[in-house]
Amino acid sequence: MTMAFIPEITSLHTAAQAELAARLRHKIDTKTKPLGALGQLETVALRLGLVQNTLSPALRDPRVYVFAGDHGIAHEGVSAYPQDVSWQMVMNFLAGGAAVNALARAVGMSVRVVDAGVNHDFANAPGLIHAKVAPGTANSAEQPAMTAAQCDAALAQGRALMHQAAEDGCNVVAFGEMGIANTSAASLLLHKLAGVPLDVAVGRGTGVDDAGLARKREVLARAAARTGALTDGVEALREYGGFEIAMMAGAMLGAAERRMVVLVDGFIASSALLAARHIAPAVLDYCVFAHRSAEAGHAAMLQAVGGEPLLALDLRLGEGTGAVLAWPLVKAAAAFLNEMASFESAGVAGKEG
Ligand SMILES: Cc1cc2ncn([C@H]3O[C@H](COP(=O)(O)O)[C@@H](O)[C@H]3O)c2cc1C
Ligand SMILES: O=C(O)c1cccnc1
Repeated sequence: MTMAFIPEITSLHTAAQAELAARLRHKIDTKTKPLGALGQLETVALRLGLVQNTLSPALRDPRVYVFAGDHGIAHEGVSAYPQDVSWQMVMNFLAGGAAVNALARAVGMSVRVVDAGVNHDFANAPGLIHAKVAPGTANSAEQPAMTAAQCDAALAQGRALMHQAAEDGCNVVAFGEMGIANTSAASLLLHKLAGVPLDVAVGRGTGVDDAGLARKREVLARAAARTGALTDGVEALREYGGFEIAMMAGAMLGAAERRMVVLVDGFIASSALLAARHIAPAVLDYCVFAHRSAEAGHAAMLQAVGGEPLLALDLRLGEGTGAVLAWPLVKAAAAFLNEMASFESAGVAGKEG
């Protein structure tokens, strides 16, 4: 399937990058600590250096973008909550009262909300970006969730948002989402693109009970049966994605094009990345995996994209909450790389032998 743009993402696995990686490794290893003692922070520091093509990364204007959209499949009763929660939560984000707002304030990130396709007309508001593709997707249990043109529009809008963010001077961005029934979309993407059985890919989302889970499985099996295996990320988004997921995928691609650090949130954000990586695998080089969600299927999703999460806090919320919580760790990784003394500069004796 074609799309409106071909992402131009620099792979960070080239020979030139291998040389920089070796220099970064040396810089990390000569800090005043036992070899490897900063664990996963060292992995993050290495990634930051590669993303920014420098030994001294500088992180600026950290933002979280919350993409919101509605889902036709919500009408099949696959969520524990009604569809109106999507637009009501958008209002809550704009008023600063949602979990992501409180956590973002706690760690010093700014929040932007993107209406990618919510079934509601929003007035202008500070922090709200109007990018509505349509007021909700079609029911993917019955038909493709969106048209090719809609999918293209969502991808292109997401990409444009990140190019604008880069122009603004932002170089680290967390992605979150809001959309009742979007765990269904994410499970279908995982099933179709990574071949993970539906039994493993489907979870309780907002907390459906046993009867609700049985119903969700039945609906998603029906949706999955509409198509064969899918290897094309755009096609998978068109068949099963939400507008917020497709726009987030475009944003992740756009952020990688502009060499921004991408903080990946939970189950749904990871499904956007899974689709993005089927469009341009190099997008993975720019990602820091924030956490492992408690949503069943996220472990399999992380495995599918090769992500090692920093945190495992039993979060199962979305909104970008996990990604926001990883920001202090990412900042800390840059701080140790930039600020710690080396054995030589501090006059500390290195490892014996
Ligand atoms: C009040 C409320 C706030 C949320 N914030 C994120 N989600 C999360 O739950 C939804 C996905 O779960 P499901 O597929 O079961 O509908 C998404 O909106 C996701 O962001 C929320 C859900 C609710 C109810
Ligand atoms: O991990 C997530 O992103 C998630 C899990 C459950 C419900 N909403 C989002």
